[in-house]
Amino acid sequence: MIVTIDGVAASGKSSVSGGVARALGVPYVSSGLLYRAAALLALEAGVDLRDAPAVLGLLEGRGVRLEPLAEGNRVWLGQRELTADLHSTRVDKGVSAVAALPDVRAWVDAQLRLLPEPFVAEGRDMGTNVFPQAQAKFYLTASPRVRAERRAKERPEDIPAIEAALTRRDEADRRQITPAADALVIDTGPLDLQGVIDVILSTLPDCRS
Ligand SMILES: Nc1ncnc2c1ncn2[C@@H]1O[C@H](COP(=O)(O)OP(=O)(O)OP(=O)(O)O)[C@@H](O)[C@H]1O
Ligand SMILES: Nc1ccn([C@H]2C[C@H](O)[C@@H](COP(=O)(O)O)O2)c(=O)n1
Repeated sequence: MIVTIDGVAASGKSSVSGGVARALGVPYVSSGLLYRAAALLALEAGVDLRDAPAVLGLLEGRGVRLEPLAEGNRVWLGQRELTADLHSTRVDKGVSAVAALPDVRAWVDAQLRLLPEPFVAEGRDMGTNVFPQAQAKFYLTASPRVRAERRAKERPEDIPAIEAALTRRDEADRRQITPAADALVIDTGPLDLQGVIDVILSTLPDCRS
């Protein structure tokens, strides 16, 4: 069983996926972390974020691995854990550039398709491109202001700066942020986190393990 939860930046994909996955008793898969790892490695190596062969070389040559767990995803570079470094402002700024590289997308997709079912997969194109065969698909939205207000509780920047950065990232990611035709689109603006999780779980009675 695969459930996909796609959506725009900071719409609640990982928090919601974690809640849904815990309720179902399965892991969740945070695909954006692999793009973030690609951006981090390129930034650390001083590689141009648009240089596909160089970025791909960093990913393939150095053993980047996603560990999907019900309680949270971890990313490893050999024995080094990258997870804590993946949500910095500089990675936020650079990640769309590496995510636009077709070779990097193909590498990420291949890693994801190797994962054993069942799981909840979250990202931008889980329901459209990576797992079109998923049993249930969801797409989360919220206005840039609502998303910025939520993010401001966990970042040092002020709300207008976060809102501007989110709007820029929506624009940069626009090719990947089309909901699957068979996805249920949920505006999370009026809902709290548990409210979104409950909407999803209420449509999944047959998928509970
Ligand atoms: N419905 C909600 N109500 C209130 N806060 C929420 C809701 N959904 C998510 N949040 C909060 O919004 C913030 C962003 O959520 P989260 O990190 O899950 O989003 P995301 O879509 O995975 O982000 P990114 O695209 O940057 O990876 C978190 O602080 C989370 O707790
Ligand atoms: N399936 C995916 C997942 C992520 N991306 C890109 C777009 C985002 O800017 C970046 C980071 O993702 P996030 O942590 O915000 O979910 O990765 C993508 O193109 N496709």
